[in-house]
Amino acid sequence: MADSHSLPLSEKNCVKVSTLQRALEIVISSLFFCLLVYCLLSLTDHGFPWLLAFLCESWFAFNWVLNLITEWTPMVYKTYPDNLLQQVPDLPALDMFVSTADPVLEPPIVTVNTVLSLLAVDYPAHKLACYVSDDGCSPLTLFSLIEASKFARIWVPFCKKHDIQDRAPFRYFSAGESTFPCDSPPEFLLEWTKVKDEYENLCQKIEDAVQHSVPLDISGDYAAFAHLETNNHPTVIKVIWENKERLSIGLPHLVYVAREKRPNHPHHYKAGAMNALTRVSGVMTNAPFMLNVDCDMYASNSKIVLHAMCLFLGFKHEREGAFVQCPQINYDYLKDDPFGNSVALPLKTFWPGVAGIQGPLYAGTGCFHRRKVIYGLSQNDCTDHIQGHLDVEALKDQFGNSMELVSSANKILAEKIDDPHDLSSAVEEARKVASCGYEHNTSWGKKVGWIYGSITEDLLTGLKIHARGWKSILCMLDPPGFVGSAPTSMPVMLTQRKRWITGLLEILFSKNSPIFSTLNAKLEFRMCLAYIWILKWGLISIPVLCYSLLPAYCISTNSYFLPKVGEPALIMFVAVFLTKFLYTLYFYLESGLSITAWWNYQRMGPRSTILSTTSLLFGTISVVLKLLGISEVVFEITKKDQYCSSIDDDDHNGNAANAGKFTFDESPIFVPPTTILFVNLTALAMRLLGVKLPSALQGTTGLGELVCSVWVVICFWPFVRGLFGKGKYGIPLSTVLKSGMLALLFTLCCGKISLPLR
Ligand SMILES: O=c1ccn([C@@H]2O[C@H](COP(=O)(O)OP(=O)(O)O[C@H]3O[C@H](CO)[C@@H](O)[C@H](O)[C@H]3O)[C@@H](O)[C@H]2O)c(=O)[nH]1
Ligand SMILES: [Mn+2]
Repeated sequence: MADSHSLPLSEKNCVKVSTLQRALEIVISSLFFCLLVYCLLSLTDHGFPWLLAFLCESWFAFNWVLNLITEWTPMVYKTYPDNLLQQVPDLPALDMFVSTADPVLEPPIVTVNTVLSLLAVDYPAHKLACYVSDDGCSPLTLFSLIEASKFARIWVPFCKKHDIQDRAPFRYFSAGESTFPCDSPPEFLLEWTKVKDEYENLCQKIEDAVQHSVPLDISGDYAAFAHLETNNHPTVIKVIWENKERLSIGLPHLVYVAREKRPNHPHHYKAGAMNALTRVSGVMTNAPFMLNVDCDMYASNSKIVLHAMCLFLGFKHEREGAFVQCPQINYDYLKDDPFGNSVALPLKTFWPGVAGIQGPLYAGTGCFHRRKVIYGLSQNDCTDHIQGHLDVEALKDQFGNSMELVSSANKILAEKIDDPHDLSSAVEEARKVASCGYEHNTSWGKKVGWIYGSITEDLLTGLKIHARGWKSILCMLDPPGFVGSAPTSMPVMLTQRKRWITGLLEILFSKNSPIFSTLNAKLEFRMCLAYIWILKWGLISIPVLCYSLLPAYCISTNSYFLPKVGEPALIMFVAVFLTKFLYTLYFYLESGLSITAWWNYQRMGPRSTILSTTSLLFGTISVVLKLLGISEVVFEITKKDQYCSSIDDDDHNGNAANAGKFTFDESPIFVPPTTILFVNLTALAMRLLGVKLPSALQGTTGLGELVCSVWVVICFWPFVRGLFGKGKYGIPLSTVLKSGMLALLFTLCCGKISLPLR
């Protein structure tokens, strides 16, 4: 028999890329190159629209090249949890963080399911602690968690006994009896029914509390919440459950934390919440590893922690893994993914791609961290610290003036395991480190913890870790480690993307830009390009906006931006367009997805016309406003759908006809696409009716421009339907009027200024 100590915990392997994929990539790259050279050489023979088209194509080509560089050498990891269990009898401790911020936008039952799934993972319970950060400081959330911890006492043993895979009860019970093992004894059904009833009971209690039919008794557990405002309150910390006997088969600790908030004290949104939890857990359990998930992202692989530990412990050099990131995956896709939320493509290309460079980006959720890396350790400091050259005064400057926290950080940096504390006796100190003034004059948010300065704190924090020379590790499992919910309505989804774009551009145009990290620090050059590729995402809105107005402009003014039919150069334009389509189609079909899903991705995906002229454009504008000092950026929380095994959401499971239909609201975000649609419809109508603007030149618009204009209308088809839709399915009248005015203005301007053709 092989010596068990020689068996690997994990392996890193190259992914073989198919010849067809490589061939397509080479063809597209060559086409782009020829096209740009051709446009450049003939610039002087053509007019302004030609120049504009050339600039747009250059941006698309730049984007394409960065994309290829990012995805050129894909890698994946393989893990062996059984070997871990054999070789590491004393597994490392893990602190698990869940963040929630608003009991209305993030229904407590959602958070409860996430917490239950974490409490039930296959890992020794005395090595786990779960901390919930509640930025909403809501008694409802605390109440729900207290009730959930009671239910956990039957749920966790049930899951472990029957080796249930999906440990978020809503998910498990919604699958119904189909998940029963075929040889399940009759007792199982009885037990199942009992647990299900208990879960429904829990849902009901939470629902009643939400509906206020059960007034929360503002004494005892809830006294702290009396007369309290969400944005002006002291710290509230409750140890909901303590695994006092440290039983490996018991329940992990569960702690509720609402950090102190005061007006005029910036709280830094989620980054601030994570830093407060890092300190609170530091004085309570001080585990060397931390996991953080959003409130709607539950563990869907019961062995996820074991897999993550295989990745942390499985490599010879620690620098191989500052953090272990599971890709963001959603569970609630609508059929054929009408909003292009799909992660099918990134899972095949992006995630393995970055894993082959310096490692995956930190995506904010589903991520395991080494605490010492979060504490600011660089690769080269490692040895110093281990040799014990730690200066308590220097640590106080960085970590603040809680001696308990400083000594716990000292242990982490020196790699000493902290002895278990009695949680209740640590509450006082925890309250102190969660106060809003604690970070004043310390390194929190700058060098230590989650980094402040962008509302996509995740990407920034990961970037700073990579810049210190660390690598990170991708954890892609089947079933996935964690799954979360995707926005299921248009306005919510557009706002979320807008916020991402704003946050990403904030990083690109700041001193934290990856360019400086490559020049002055240890960010690898290709990794820098990969970061730039992501961070500049929003800027594509400008060429897309130009490109969707250009055909209409050309038609109205009788100018052109494409070669004429019959000119061989036109073939290049058409070929770039078509091969890029084929390229994504190839991935979709290879992943077994439908053509409709692919089309939806074209229409709504990350660089699609609709997304570019809405979220991406507004995100870019809000960053410009911020840079000019005109307005501040705020974190608008994404609304999560309510779920419960017994309550079915209409747009989700029931009324399929309306699922995925585009909905609109009064938001200005719908104005640009509606305007573009009107502009193109007007241009096409004028051409059909033979109406000419006074400035029109002599017959130069070709078939190409007309086809492009029709194409733009097809891309915006959901808006055409929105013009005739009723209620939330229709574009509001005010938006239609505003867009109509803007379109009129644009067309009139085309009539006045037709830019020189030569
Ligand atoms: O002041 C705040 C605001 C938000 N959150 C939490 O942050 C998480 C993410 O918020 P959500 O509205 O769901 O944003 P998403 O766009 O869905 O989140 C993605 O993008 C964020 C960065 O923009 C990352 O932080 C997330 O991990 C990532 O999933 C949620 O758990 C919130 O409760 C807070 O704790 N405090
Ligand atoms: Mn979210």
